[in-house]
Parts: sequence; structure tokens; C-alpha cells
Amino acid sequence: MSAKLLKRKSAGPLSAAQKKTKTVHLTASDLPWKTVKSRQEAGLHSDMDGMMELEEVEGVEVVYEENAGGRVAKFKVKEEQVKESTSCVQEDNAPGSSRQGSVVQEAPEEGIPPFDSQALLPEWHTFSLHSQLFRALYARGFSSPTPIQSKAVPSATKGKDVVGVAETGSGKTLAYGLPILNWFLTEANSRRRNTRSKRPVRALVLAPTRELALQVSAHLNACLNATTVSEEIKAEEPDHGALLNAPDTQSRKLNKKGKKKAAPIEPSAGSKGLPLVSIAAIVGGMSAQKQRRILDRGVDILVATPGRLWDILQEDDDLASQIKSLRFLVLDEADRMIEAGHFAELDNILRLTLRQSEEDEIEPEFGTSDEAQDCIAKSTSIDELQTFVFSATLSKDLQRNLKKHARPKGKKGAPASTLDDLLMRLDFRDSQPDIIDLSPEGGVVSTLKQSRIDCLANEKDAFLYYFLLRYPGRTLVFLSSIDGIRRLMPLMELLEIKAFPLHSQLEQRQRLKNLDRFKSTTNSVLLATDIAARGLDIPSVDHVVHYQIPRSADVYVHRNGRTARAMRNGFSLLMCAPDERKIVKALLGSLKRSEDEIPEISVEHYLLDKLKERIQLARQIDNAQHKIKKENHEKHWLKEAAEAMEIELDSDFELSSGDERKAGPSKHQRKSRNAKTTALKAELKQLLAQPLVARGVSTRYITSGSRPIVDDVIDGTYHETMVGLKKSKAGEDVLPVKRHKTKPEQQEWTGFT
Ligand SMILES: Nc1ncnc2c1ncn2[C@@H]1O[C@H](COP(=O)(O)OP(=O)(O)OP(=O)(O)O)[C@@H](O)[C@H]1O
Repeated sequence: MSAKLLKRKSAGPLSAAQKKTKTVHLTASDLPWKTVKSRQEAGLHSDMDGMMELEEVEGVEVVYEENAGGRVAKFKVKEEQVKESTSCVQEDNAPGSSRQGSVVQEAPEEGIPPFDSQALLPEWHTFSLHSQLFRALYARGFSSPTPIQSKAVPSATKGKDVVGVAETGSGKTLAYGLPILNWFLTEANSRRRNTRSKRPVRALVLAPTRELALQVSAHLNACLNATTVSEEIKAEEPDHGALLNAPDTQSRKLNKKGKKKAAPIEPSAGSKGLPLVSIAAIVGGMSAQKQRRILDRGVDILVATPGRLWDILQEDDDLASQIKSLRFLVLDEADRMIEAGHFAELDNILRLTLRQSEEDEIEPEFGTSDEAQDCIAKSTSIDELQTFVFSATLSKDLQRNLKKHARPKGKKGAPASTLDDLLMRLDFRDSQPDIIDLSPEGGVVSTLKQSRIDCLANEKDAFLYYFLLRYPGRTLVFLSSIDGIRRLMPLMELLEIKAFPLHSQLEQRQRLKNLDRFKSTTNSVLLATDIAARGLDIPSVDHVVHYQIPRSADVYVHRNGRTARAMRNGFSLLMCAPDERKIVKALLGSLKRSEDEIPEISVEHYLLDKLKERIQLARQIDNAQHKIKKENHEKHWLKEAAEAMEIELDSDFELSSGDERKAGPSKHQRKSRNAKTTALKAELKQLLAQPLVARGVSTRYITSGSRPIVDDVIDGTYHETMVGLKKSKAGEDVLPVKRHKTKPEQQEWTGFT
């Protein structure tokens, strides 16, 4: 079942006048579909009930014909409408983009009021960017470039290949995105002015996860669509509306004073409402048919996960030849892509971008289809390609090798198996790619506060629960296994914590929905595997918790990078069980840190013990519920099997005598079990309703006890859930770093005094 639903509109029976015009029959996928704009980045919003995208089509008559196979729907469209739609330049799949159907006619710069970048964006002014990008940066409040943008954008706009390494959340997407958008807004559009041909893909951005690919495409789109003109245009002034690239009359409204107010500029749209630059995301878990249709219509910038892209490429020679003539190739989070099980596809895609000289030719590997191999073989040499590789973690060795532009010798045809190998296979056209390494020492962002808790493995639930109650906010909890998430989810639910799961075994629709819910709920928890570790830009993640330790130093850095983004403060907590200590030590060691440098966070053990009681109860309930569920499942199965074999079961589903052949507990046993679970639930509910009061605190006499809380109550700093504690940020409660007593330096003998 497709993850999106289509809203198909038929215009109903055609009028007599319309009937005179010539009509053609089309298949459903050939119809001139238009995407209906959706509000949210991830393509979902609550009132759409799971629909990810909407499309509509107008002026289509649906006629039904009876044939041998039954009733068949046919779609009649006016011929001229078809011509118009096929000559259109394209729409965008990425959410938030504008898609309008009409004939290509771009109106780039002429008539757009000049943007005074010197006055409004002095720190960006020296960058040679298209004024629409300046407008977008201004509208989004990006008053100055981040350090990686400062270095990468000028270099890339001059045509250099760039390898960019910079801390998480430092704006790497725009570091490569701005030069690409700039090229499309300037060169590409002036080249294709007045052309009616289909747009070939000229920029390909590869990202390791679906969420990241969708986010990148939304981010680039936002840069094209974010601009607004704040001043009103006086009525007596010439009508600038059409010149502002706004999609014409609809968007220009009269304000209260009867003056025309400038509508939001849609800089991605041409004067007839067409996108000047079209950006599409092609990811797994969504309708491949729809994605193919979008590609068929033409896309400028394609953001994709390697798996889905390779699936499509194997059947689409046209797209394969477009990939061979790319102008830009981007590997975002390159190091993650080789881990994600996409390595073979990635390698195959990269082969399409190689120059095909004798020397450089590499045998296709990894089950490449004959057809695709043929495509690869026919690849033509192009030297225009610019390659950008970005990540927060690329080894120094690799960077050094890239600098030397050293390609592994004597490995002709051998599959790449490491990131180094893979990057060496990138065919940088630039003999000296610009390597910009701004990664901080140990990969740690300066605004991040790290901490740890040493505890037993089976105490982690209690510590996590304590942390979530003690420090409300948006908390991203990383686990290494999906099973771990499946175990924790019901506990969270029973403990009334708002938690959402995110892992690869969820349907894509559910993944995006959960991500959206987490984004829009201030006090919530996302229980995620490492598919959420890279690149995801969720605003205001207050805390990252490593419930299970990361499997490498890079993963630790990227997980931490989901908080403390764009110079905001953030906090991370590493939960470390005794048997994990060795690994943590090695992991921190590779970041040139010692375990002792990560301070512990203070915990009120009296309250923790109280929470352990709740956890204990929740676990019992969960176990009981799990058992009941399992039995129900078995009972169901047995019933079905018995029916199939035409065997009669007695009321308790006991097939015959003998305990070992019992299908499950008796009715009575089930009843008593259910009653026990209900009692446990009531007990937990009661516990949850009781305030958590710290030791020595009197809730009756707030001025007395060993910890009077009166001052906190008066100045509003009391903790609402944990009575007796002050409200505080997690970062404020870390304990001083333990310093090992260093042996006093041997003093020089100075003789008896
Ligand atoms: N010049 C800027 N000024 C202010 N904010 C910016 C600027 N550029 C980008 N941002 C914002 O910073 C946030 C992080 O950007 P981005 O996602 O590109 O980071 P990143 O370096 O790719 O992170 P990661 O390594 O985790 O993938 C985004 O919300 C983005 O909108």
C-alpha cells in the first residue's frame, strides 16, 4: 500500500463547447497532476490523517468502459492541456515547495527590487550570491555565515571541489546548498531561459537516511521560499507584484487601506508561477511510482538515499545519463552512508559520475544489472562536475590522503570497503579539492555539556525515568537496538511519559509522524536507534541520552550533535553499565578524552528509590500484558488451525486431557490474571498520583523540616514534580570533574633546612 494518498479531482462531464476540443486518453500516471501544497516540512500534519502528499488534477473526464476484464476507467483530457503540461517545467516533491503548471518562462532578476545586502546583510555582502538568496538569508534571520559557510561558500562558488568537516549543527547543509542554489539561480536559468525542454537533474545530493534527505530538500526549498517583502507597495507605484516572481494575482492582496501589499515572494517560482529551481526528494518507504513521475517531469536538484535512487536508476536509462552529466555531486554524511547498508548502491551510483578514461575505469561491482552496466560503459566524459563531501566526522588521515589526491594504487576493480576507499573513488575533477576542517577538538561542540551516570544495566530504566522527571524538556534517547525501544515504549506509556519510537522497522509514514510529534511536543521523548543520530535538525532538543552506549566515537559525536545546534546550549548524558566501561573508555580515548573528564550528574537517591518502585510495578504490568497478548495470539492461531482442520475445541480450548497439550490457561486462570493486572494498574496509578517528596521535606509545613521549601515556593523555583528540589537545568547539576590525585612532583633536593 502506498504511503501517500492521492486526491484525484475530476471536473465532471465536459460542456458542449469543451466537447468540440480534441481529447486524448491517458493513463492515470500520465495525467497532468499538480501537487497541493502541504504545510509541514516532513510532509505530514495532524489533520491529514497520515496522508503524506496530495495531488490533484483538473479538466479530466473519467469514462468507464466495459470490457472482458470488467469495468475499466479511462481518463479523457483536452489535447492542448496535455501539450501544455508536458512542456511545463517542473514541480517539486519536497514539502513546502510551490508547484504550478504552466509554460516555462522564468523571470529571474529583472524588476525585482534590488536587495541592499551591504546594509542588511553586511557579513554576507562579500559573498557573490544571487539576490534571492540574500533575501532568503535575511528573511530567515541568518545574519551572518557560520564558520563552515564562510569558508566553503566562496570556495564552492568559485568552482572548487570542497571537503567540509565541521561540528554538528554548524550549517553544513547551506555550506554546500547555497553555492548550488546560486548556480541554478544565475547560470542555469540564464542558459535555459525560454526553453521548453525537460530539466535534467544537474545536482545530486546523497544522504544516508530518509529523514535526512527529506530534511535537506526541505531546507533548500525553504531557502528559495522564505523571502517576504515587508514594506507595503504604495498603490500609486507601478505594480511590482508580477515582477516579484509571485505566482500572480492570487497572491497579491489588498490590505485594509486598499493598498497593495507585497505578497510573499516565491523566488523558486518563475513569473508564471513555475519553480525557478525544482528540488525533489527520492527516498525509500514512499511511493516509487510517484517519485518516477516527478523525475519524468524533470528535476534540478535531486536529494536521495542511495537505495531508492539505485532502484530507480536500474530501470531508468534516462536518469542514469542525467547522473553522468551532473554539475554537482554532494555526499552528505558520507561516512554514515557506508555503514547504512547502502554501500553497494552508493558505489554503483558513484561509478556513473566517473570520467571514463582508460586509466580510471573501474569494473562495476555489486550485482549491477546488464542494462546499468551498459549505461556505465557508455558514460561520457564531463569535466564540469563539482563534488562536495561534508560530514562532522572525517578522519584526519583521510583528509590528508584527499589533499594529496592519492588514489589507491593497484586496486583496479576492487570494491571499496572503507570510507577512505570510497572517497578515493570519488572522481574529483579538481586536482586540489579544498579541504576545510573546522572540527573541534574531540568532536565536541563548545555549547554542549556532557555528563554521565554509572549504574547497573537493570537500573538504567529508573535513572532514565528520574532524568525525564527531573529535567522536563525535549529528550532524545538513543538505544542501539530496536528490541530495546520495543521494551521501553510500554514502560514509558505506563509511567505516563510522552514517548515516540523511531527505528527502521516502523513504516516510513509512522517514522515521519513520530518525528513530527516529537518536534511539536515540548515535553516529550524520542526513543530512537542511530537512524536519528545523523544530520537531523530538530529544533530545541534539550537533552540527548545515550541509554545504550554508542558503537563508535563518531556515533557518539553525531548523537550528541542532535542537541546544542547552531550555538544553542545542549546537554548529553551517557549511561554506562559496568560491562560497558571498557568500551566507553576506548571510545572517549579516541576522542582524546578520559572518562574522568565527563562529569557525573547528581542524583537524589531517595527519590530514585521511590521511582524504582514505580518502575517495578510498570514492569510487572507490562510482563502480564505481554503474556496475555501472547496467549491471545496463540489462542487465535489455534482456533484458526482447528477450524481449518475441522476440529472442535472445548470452551477453554483444551484439546484433550493432559497438561502438556493444553492450548493455554483456563478461563478461570485468565480471569484471575486479568484481575491481577487491573489491580497492579490501579496501584501504579495511585503511585503516580502521589507527589514525589524529597527526604526531609514537609509539604504540610513548608517553613519547617530539614529542607524548608518556603523560599523556593515564594520565588517560583520549586520543582513541580519532585517536591523539595529546585527547578534547574541538567547542565547545572553536573558534579565537579574528578581529578585524579597526581603524584606530587619530586622536589629537587635542596639540602637540609
Ligand atoms: N548562517 C546561519 N545562521 C543561523 N542559523 C543557521 C545558519 N545556517 C544554518 N543555520 C541553522 O542551523 C541549523 C543547523 O544546520 P544544519 O542542519 O545544516 O547543520 P549541520 O552542520 O548539517 O549539522 P549535522 O552535522 O548535525 O548534520 C539549522 O536549523 C539551520 O537552519
